Amino acid sequence: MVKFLNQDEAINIDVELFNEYKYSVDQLMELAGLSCAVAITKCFPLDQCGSRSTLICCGPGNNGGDGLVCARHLKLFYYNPVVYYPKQTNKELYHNLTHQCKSMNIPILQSLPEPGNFENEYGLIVDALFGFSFKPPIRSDFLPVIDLLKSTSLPIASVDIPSGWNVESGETEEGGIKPELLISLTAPKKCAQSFKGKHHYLGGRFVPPLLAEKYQLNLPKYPGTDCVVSLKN
Ligand SMILES: NC(=O)C1=CN([C@@H]2O[C@H](COP(=O)(O)OP(=O)(O)OC[C@H]3O[C@@H](n4cnc5c(N)ncnc54)[C@H](O)[C@@H]3O)[C@@H](O)[C@H]2O)[C@H](O)CC1
Ligand SMILES: [K+]
Repeated sequence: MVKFLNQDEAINIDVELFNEYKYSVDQLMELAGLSCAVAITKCFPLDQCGSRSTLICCGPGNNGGDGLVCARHLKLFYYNPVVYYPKQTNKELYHNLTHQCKSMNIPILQSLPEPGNFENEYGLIVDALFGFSFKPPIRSDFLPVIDLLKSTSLPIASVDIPSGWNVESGETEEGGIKPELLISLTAPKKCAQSFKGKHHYLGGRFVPPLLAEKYQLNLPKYPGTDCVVSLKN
């Protein structure tokens, strides 16, 4: 069985990819975001979304960066992404990613869409708020968006971790968001063991075999040249 990582292992693998294997964050984020967009096309095909938009909620870290990349690829797959990115990171990579989205006419919202017509306007929410570096409790500025994700009837696709869940123990006692799709990146984190949604995919097909061996990731075989593999059969 594939290994479920604890928080320190996830962070150490990330650091090793950058420091020992010399990948840049841009490289890995591009593949991570592409994997998310591809998994979304498999679980929420375009013809089922109709003309409704996809709301991509991006947080301040690299999980949010994956969301920005995912938005760009969804646009290229003919979806209609709209990005909600309230706390924009002041680094060149993030300036470039938001510039790329704007250049493709992807709207970037600073405030949450009004609840009124929300569920008619949107067909899907991508949760790219927090990933494996999340430390509970959720800070107050992110509570409104997490509340929206908890209360919505729209399906949610979570990038790497369902945001707000404890990275290792999963959903908190007071209940958390309930994504229909989880895209684990590199390897699933321990919280994914309690994931009950319909679809669980693994993406981020960039792990060098020696690194996978060192951490005994026991990754499943990706089919052909696909960048995602289903972990639920
Ligand atoms: N190796 C890989 O698999 C790769 C994964 N990628 C993605 O990167 C994230 C991890 O990114 P990181 O920047 O380390 O952190 P996060 O995005 O998880 O979040 C940090 C961000 O969030 C803030 N924060 C933390 N706790 C809270 C809280 N309780 N309330 C509010 N805000 C909080 C913190 O201040 C930071 O700003 C991984 O999950 C993947 O999605 C890479 O893209 C490629 C390599
Ligand atoms: K997330």
